[in-house]
Amino acid sequence: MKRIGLLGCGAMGTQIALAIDSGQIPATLTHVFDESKEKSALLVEKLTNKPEIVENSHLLSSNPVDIVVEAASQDAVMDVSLSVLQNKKDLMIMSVGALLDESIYDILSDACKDFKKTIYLPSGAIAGLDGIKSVKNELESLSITTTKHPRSLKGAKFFETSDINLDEINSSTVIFEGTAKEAVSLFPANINVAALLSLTGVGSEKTGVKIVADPNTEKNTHHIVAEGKFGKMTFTIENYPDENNPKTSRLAILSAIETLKKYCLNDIQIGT
Ligand SMILES: NC(=O)C1=CN([C@@H]2O[C@H](COP(=O)(O)OP(=O)(O)OC[C@H]3O[C@@H](n4cnc5c(N)ncnc54)[C@H](O)[C@@H]3O)[C@@H](O)[C@H]2O)C=CC1
Ligand SMILES: O=C([O-])CC(=O)C(=O)O
Repeated sequence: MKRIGLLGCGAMGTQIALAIDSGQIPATLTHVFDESKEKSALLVEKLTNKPEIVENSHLLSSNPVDIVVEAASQDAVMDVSLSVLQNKKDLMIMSVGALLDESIYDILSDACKDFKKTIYLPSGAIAGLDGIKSVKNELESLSITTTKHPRSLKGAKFFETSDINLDEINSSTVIFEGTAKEAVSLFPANINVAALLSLTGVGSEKTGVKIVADPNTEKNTHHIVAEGKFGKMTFTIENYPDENNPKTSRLAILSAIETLKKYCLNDIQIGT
């Protein structure tokens, strides 16, 4: 049975932990960490098989786990990823935006090879990455338009320097248009999907991102358009947000659970 260390005990981390506890993911959750002691204690309280709460994030991978699962923040990814690989553990990352920093991406990619370990990036809140991966060398344009309710965009760094007041938006409004690289640093908890898309396709400077605040939607919708010599692909994913964190879509959590199931099982694997 694989042993899992969990970094981040929020909306996603809690659902992942419950999926392990119920046997849906055939693994043991042995260690957890959250910078909020309250969050980690609350999570452990919900579990039948209680993991140990470690004192800092680096202690997850110095313990005998097979994989560390990050469901915390881009800062957490920057802080622990290299040491997880150096401790010869696999890593699953949900705050994928951190990898758009090229020096971090290169260091981690080299470390995977040096320490013979793997970093898993689930498809998260989008679909279609299998197709985009296959046409990667023929892509001429790639873009994503993300539409969320204003409450799901609150707290983003973007608003520190923008005149836009989310509380005053009363119809569907484009609040950001730029590259994936700009988007993930301005909306770190909202647009990790753009990072995934650009890492799969044409890179973060050439992947276009539009973010729309729509007070009349209850969904987190991602509309992806990819065009090139191969033809055209469009994907629209209309996600319901998680009930505990409106920024995060239910699909992102299910995708994390499915990726971990695949990691833990020796079985027939479907899809690219
Ligand atoms: N790849 C994808 O498609 C998606 C990725 N995400 C990302 O996944 C991550 C988890 O999402 P949620 O659980 O919904 O967020 P959340 O905000 O509900 O939970 C995050 C937890 O991590 C903890 N945390 C944050 N920084 C930390 C650090 N440096 N060290 C230790 N703990 C830390 C927080 O205290 C919080 O309890 C977020 O970064 C989110 O942006 C979310 C949705 C889709
Ligand atoms: O869950 C979503 O719809 C997308 C999201 O928050 C992210 O990519 O960071």
